[in-house]
Amino acid sequence: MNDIKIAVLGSEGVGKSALIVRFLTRRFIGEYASSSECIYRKCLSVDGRQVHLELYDPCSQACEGKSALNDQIHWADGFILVYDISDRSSFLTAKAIVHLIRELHLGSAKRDSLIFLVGNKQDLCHMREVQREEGQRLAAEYRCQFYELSVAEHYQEVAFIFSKMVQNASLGGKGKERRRRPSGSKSMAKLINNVFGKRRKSV
Ligand SMILES: Nc1nc2c(ncn2[C@@H]2O[C@H](COP(=O)(O)OP(=O)(O)OP(=O)(O)O)[C@@H](O)[C@H]2O)c(=O)[nH]1
Repeated sequence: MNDIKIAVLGSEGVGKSALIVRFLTRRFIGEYASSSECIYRKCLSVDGRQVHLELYDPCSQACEGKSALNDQIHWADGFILVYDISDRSSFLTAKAIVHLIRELHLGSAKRDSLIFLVGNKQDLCHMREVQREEGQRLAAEYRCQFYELSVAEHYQEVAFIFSKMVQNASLGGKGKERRRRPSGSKSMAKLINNVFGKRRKSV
């Protein structure tokens, strides 16, 4: 079975958990308990082959600092870098992360097809601080694929992004060494706990 590890990275509150939860459950839920980082697992069938997908969702508060980020970058095969189109500082964070990924030049992470830049919260376009063209330019500069969407409103786009990433990773992803995971892993039960958990966030 192929193992594919994807880290979903970005500033606090950009919608990383929402993106993962939307992909795994098809549902958008406005509140998440995310006081700890976690890894979600899912088995998929891609072109008749079984793929074991691991999705890393960091807790922004607990994972600040370059060394935590380095660990995450070492661990992952592919990256989904999320920013919030209504928050310019989150765009600058995404830029710093993609720069670091490129700087570290690690294994398959070098492959252009395995870094996606995602501008989330397109439904908040009346509060837009980052133009679509800026996202496109950043993606072109760092040779990533670019998407803009609303996790709240666009399930199909969310599903497309993950299936594209899995497809790209499984095309060239064989013979990788085992890497230490950045931290704890969680099951669907934990996911449900997170979704219906404690921390309240505003939309
Ligand atoms: N309007 C709108 N709100 C969204 C969207 N996606 C996520 N949110 C909201 O943004 C807030 C933060 O979402 P999270 O998924 O917890 O963000 P995160 O990046 O995981 O945050 P940390 O766990 O703190 O790093 C929540 O209130 C979500 O409901 C979206 O597409 N549109």
